Order: sequence, then C-alpha cells, then structure tokens
Amino acid sequence: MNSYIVQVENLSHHFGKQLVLDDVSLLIPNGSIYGFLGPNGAGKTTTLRLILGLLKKQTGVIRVFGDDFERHRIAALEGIGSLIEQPSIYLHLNARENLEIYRLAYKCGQKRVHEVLEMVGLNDVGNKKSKDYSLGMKQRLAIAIALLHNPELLILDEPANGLDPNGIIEMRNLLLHLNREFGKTILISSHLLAEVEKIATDVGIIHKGKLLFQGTLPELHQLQSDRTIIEIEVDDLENAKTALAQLFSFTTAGRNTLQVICNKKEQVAAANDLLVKQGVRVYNLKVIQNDLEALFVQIITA
Ligand SMILES: Nc1ncnc2c1ncn2[C@@H]1O[C@H](COP(=O)(O)OP(=O)(O)OP(=O)(O)O)[C@@H](O)[C@H]1O
Repeated sequence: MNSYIVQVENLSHHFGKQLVLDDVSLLIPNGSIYGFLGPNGAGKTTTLRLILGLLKKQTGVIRVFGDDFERHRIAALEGIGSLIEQPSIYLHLNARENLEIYRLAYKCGQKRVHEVLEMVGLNDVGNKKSKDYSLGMKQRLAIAIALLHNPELLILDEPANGLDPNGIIEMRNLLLHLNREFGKTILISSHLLAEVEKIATDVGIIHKGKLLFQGTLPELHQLQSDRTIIEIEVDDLENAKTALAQLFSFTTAGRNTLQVICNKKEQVAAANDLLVKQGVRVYNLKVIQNDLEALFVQIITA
C-alpha cells in the first residue's frame, strides 16, 4: 500500500486573473491526521475542492490512493468521505431517518446506520429531530453521513467552525476516535494553529496560495522552539530599529512596536540591552508564540 493516501504535485489555480494556488505540493500520509492550516482566503477550501474533483483542475497532479484522480475518479471518491459545504440535513427528520435516505443513495447495508451513529456518538439522540440538534450535533451527523460508505479518508473543511468550546472539544475527540479506533486518515483544514496542534500528526501551512511548511507535528514544534518572536513596544521606533539592525531581523508590528526574531533566550536579553544602551525606552516586551501570525514570521525567516 502506498504510504501516502493523497499526493498533490505542483497544483496551481486561478479564479479569473487571481492566482489562488501557486505550485502547491502536499503529501498526506496514510493513517495521519493532517492539519491543513492557513488564514481565511489562503486557498484551503480551493485545494480540498480540487482534491475532491468539485472544481476542475487547471495545473498539477492529484493522486488519491496512489492513482491519478482524474483517471480513477469513481474509485477514488468511493474511498473518500467529505464535509466541505453545509451538508443537506433534513431538519424535520431525525438522525436515523436522515441517514436512511443517504444509506439508500449510497446502497449501504441497513446496519450501517446504527454503526455510524455509534461512531459519532449520536446513538442516544438518533430519534430526536435534527432541527433540535446543536450545531456540534449537526456537524457530527454530517460526519456520520460522510462515514456511511466506510471511506478510508475523510476530508473535512473547518469542521470546528462556529462551534462553542464544548463542541470544539467534542469534535476534536471524535476525530481522534475515528483515526485511532477506525483507522481513518483525516485531512482537516483550519485557521487555528492551537486547534490543529492538539490532534494533528502532520501539518501543512498555506498562506496566500503558497505552501510555506509541510512536516510532522514534532518538526513544526522544532521550528517553533528554534525561533522565538518577541514583541517590543518602545518610545522611539526609528531609534530602536537602528539599535537592533546590526544583530536582529525584525518586522514593524505597529506604530511603536517591533517583532524581533531571536534564536535563543539569551538573544531576548541581548535585544533589550541594545535598546537600553541606545537610550530607547522599552514599555513592553513579550514573547509571542503559538498563533498563526507568529508562525508565519518564524517560517518565512527560517
Ligand atoms: N468560486 C470562486 N470564484 C472566485 N474566487 C474565489 C472562488 N472561491 C474562492 N475564491 C477566492 O480564492 C481565494 C482562496 O479562497 P479559499 O476559499 O480557497 O480560501 P480558504 O483558505 O479556504 O479561506 P476560508 O477559510 O475563508 O474559506 C480567496 O481569495 C477567495 O476569495
């Protein structure tokens, strides 16, 4: 069996004149939870839609289960369950009735309805009308529908979007459960680094249509620990820049604020010393980490 369930090579895509994907290559390992991370408008949904054949591919190669997607579209789609747009859930029907409709369409055995309800933890409320479900429960029902034909790969576009904190935790636990207990490979997009970090084994980071990073979660953490970003608020920005320019890379983050890249803890102290020696008053100095913006600076300057 191919060790990558999805291989995307040199994928580019235009909407009109706008280049929204620029030479993106992805490797989704078999058995992984692959977090596809990027801010709004980065190109995540477009990539997922291309992998699912929902958009016509312009440039690049997409292989699913080792085969060219375009030439083996039906076989590929049989192995994929997805949640990209809002699912069509009949609100006046309960979860069992909703699943029964899709079961007939997918031609699955009757016992599959019970199995997928169990898998997503909706068995106890299977007879409740779905209009009375929370958003989190509706999302889980949508995932149950995606699981009906027993796909190896789940592709989920921001499944935690709009959920309350409890719903987010439940979604996270569900994805871990599906991966660990049922061996599903999961490709999930998100704009929240903290969210993806809690479940992903592998991460791809996309920004303005370009893939900036791809690797395992430990590799991402290594990159983060090698580089610390500090944010410094000063009284005189120009003077501060002059002081730091000889030793540090930095970006301007506000009227009186700089983001400075440090390789070790000692460099944080050194940056502060340089500013003090230059007569710059430091009003605030804090380490920023663990958000997507900080990570972009770390990756771009690596
Ligand atoms: N059908 C379309 N026609 C024209 N432009 C589009 C279309 N779909 C997406 N875009 C544009 O392509 C870019 C990438 O959008 P995409 O939805 O892939 O990003 P995203 O990373 O999924 O962000 P979001 O989380 O906001 O959906 C955006 O600038 C968006 O406005």
